[in-house]
Amino acid sequence: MKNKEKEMGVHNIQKTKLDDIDISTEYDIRATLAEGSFARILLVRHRRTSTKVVLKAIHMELTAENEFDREYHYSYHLSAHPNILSVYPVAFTTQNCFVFAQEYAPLGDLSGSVKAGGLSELYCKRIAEQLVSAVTFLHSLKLVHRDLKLENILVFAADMTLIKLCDFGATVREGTMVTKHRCIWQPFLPPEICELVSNERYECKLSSDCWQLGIILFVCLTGCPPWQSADISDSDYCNFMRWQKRKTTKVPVQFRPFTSRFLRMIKRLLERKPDKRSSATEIIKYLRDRWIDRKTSGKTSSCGGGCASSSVIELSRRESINMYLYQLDDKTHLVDESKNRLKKLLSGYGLETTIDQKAMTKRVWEWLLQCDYQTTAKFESV
Ligand SMILES: Nc1ncnc2c1ncn2[C@@H]1O[C@H](COP(=O)(O)OP(=O)(O)OP(=O)(O)O)[C@@H](O)[C@H]1O
Repeated sequence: MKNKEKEMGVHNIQKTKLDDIDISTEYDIRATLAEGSFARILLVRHRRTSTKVVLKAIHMELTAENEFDREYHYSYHLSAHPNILSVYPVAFTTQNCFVFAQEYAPLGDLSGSVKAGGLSELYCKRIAEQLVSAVTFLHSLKLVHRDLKLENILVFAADMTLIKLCDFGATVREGTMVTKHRCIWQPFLPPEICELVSNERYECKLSSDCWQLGIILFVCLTGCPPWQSADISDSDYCNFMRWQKRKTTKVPVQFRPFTSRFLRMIKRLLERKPDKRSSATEIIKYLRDRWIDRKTSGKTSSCGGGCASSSVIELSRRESINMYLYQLDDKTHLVDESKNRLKKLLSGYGLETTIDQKAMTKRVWEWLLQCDYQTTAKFESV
C-alpha cells in the first residue's frame, strides 16, 4: 500500500461494534496493574484460551464513545510496529466501561526502572533508538501522540533491549484543534502548551512530541526533569533559555554532565520555537556519540551531588520538585470524584481499588529527590 493510502486508512476512524459482556464470566481477573483517573488496567486470564492479557477499562461516564473509538482505533492500527504495544481485536463494553485487550508488559512502565541518578548511557541510547522508531512511525502517518512520558513507555526487557510505546488516548491527527491534555506532568509540557490559558484551543503539531522526547531522554539519563515548568517563571528553564539564546556561555548546572554533542542534540529538541525544533529522527545522528562527559560528570551531577558552587541552584531545583509534590497533593481532589465513580463501578465486579496512581507518582518523586545526594559513579561504567 502506498504511503498516502496508508495515511488515509489510519485516519478513517470507524465506529467499533461493541458487545456487552460480563467480564468475570469470560476472564479471570488476576491483578490491578494501575489505576488512572479515567481507566483501570487489569491483568486477566482469558478463561477459554487460558491466555494472559491486559484489559484497559475506561469509564463510560468519563469518556465519550467516539473518544474510545479513536483511542482503540489508533492503538490497534499502530500496534503493528515492534515498539508499539500490541492491541488485540477484542473490544467490548461491560456494565459501565469501554474495554479493549492488549499484550502484557511484564516489567511495567519506564518510571519504575529509572532510579535516582538515572539509567546508564547504554540503556538510554537503546530507549532512544526504539522510541525514535515508534514516534517516527506515528509522525509519518501525521499523528501526534501528545502524551509522551515515562509512564507511557512499557518495558519488556530489563536491559532495555525492548520497550514499547502505549496509551494513544490523546493521539490526534496533526493540525487538529485541541485543548491542553489532562496531563499532570507539567515538566514534560513544551513552552507553547505551558503558556496556554485553561481551555484555550491550539493546533496540534508533531514538534510537541519532539520536545517530550528530549525531556524523556534527560530524565532517563539523570533521574529527574530539567525544570518544573517550561515557562519564564521557572528559574531553571530561564537559565537554559538564556544559554540556548547565547545570552550566557555558562552551561546550566543540570546540563553540565553532558558532552557537547549531546548538548547540541538536546538544545535542538528543546528549541523554544516549535517550527525550529528538530525532528525525532535527528536523534539517530547522535547515537554513536558519547553523551555523558566523563570529565564533568564526576564533578557535577545534573541532580546535584558533589559540586559545591552549584549548591544554590541545586537547592532551587529541589524546591521546584518539592513544589511539584505539593501540587500533586493539592490536585488530588480534582480526580476524587471521577475516581469514586470508577470505584463504584469496579466494586460492581467485586473489585477493590488498591493502587492509588497519584500516591504512587508522589512516592516516585519523593524518591527522585534523593538523587540530590547521589554521586554519579554509574557514569564511569558506560
Ligand atoms: N499492557 C500493559 N502491561 C503492563 N502494564 C500496563 C499496560 N498498560 C498499561 N499499564 C500500566 O498502566 C498505566 C496506565 O496505563 P495507560 O496510560 O494506558 O492508562 P491511562 O488511564 O490512559 O493513563 P493516564 O493516567 O496517563 O491517562 C501505565 O503507566 C502502566 O504502568
